Amino acid sequence: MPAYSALIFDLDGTLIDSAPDIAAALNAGFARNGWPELDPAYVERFIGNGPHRLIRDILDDKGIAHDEAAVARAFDGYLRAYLDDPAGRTRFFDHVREDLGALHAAGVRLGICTNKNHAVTGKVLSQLGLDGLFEAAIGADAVPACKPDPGHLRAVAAAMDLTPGTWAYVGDTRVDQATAAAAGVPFYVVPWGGGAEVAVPAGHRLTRLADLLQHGRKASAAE
Ligand SMILES: O=C(O)COP(=O)(O)O
Ligand SMILES: [Mg+2]
Repeated sequence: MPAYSALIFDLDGTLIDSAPDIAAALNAGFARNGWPELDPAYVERFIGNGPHRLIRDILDDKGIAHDEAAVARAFDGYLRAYLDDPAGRTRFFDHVREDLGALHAAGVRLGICTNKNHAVTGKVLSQLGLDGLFEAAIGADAVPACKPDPGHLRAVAAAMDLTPGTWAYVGDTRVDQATAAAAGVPFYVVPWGGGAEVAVPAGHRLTRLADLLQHGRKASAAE
């Protein structure tokens, strides 16, 4: 029997390497204002707080002067480009696809809590052939307050009708960790993406997602 009966996952940086598509969409939005083209490796460092923060954080980091109309124009260009080509350059991290299948086959119920735009999330999952694997997938703009607000994670758990104590959250950033802590839920970090920079208790750093078949109530009871 798997240790958790359900798992909720972060999406970008946890299940998929989407930085090239996020950067391409962002560049389409930035081009509308004549702002400079960005490298995916640079953009990757700012992913995890949703697209609105992504745009503002990069403008601040680069010291690009802007007004609200220009930010709105960039966001609109980003969203249109991303909805047009949601996953052309996106890849699963190693073993993720097979391990999600193994968790599902073992009867673990799966959900997604992501700061990605909600409509983009649906299109990405569908293009990657993940329709039907996740019972719920809720993006940042589909809740009153997104991660790190614990209400975002609780909304996914509520949509899946999960019982407290039977599930955990898996992510790649401190935002994910803070969200789980605020919700009072065990947190596991992936070893790829930004995961290496997140400090977690012993046993909570995964080597691959299939580890979660063994992790669980014993590890969380020891916290
Ligand atoms: O910030 C984003 O756009 C998405 O981030 P997440 O899937 O890691 O929550
Ligand atoms: Mg992430």
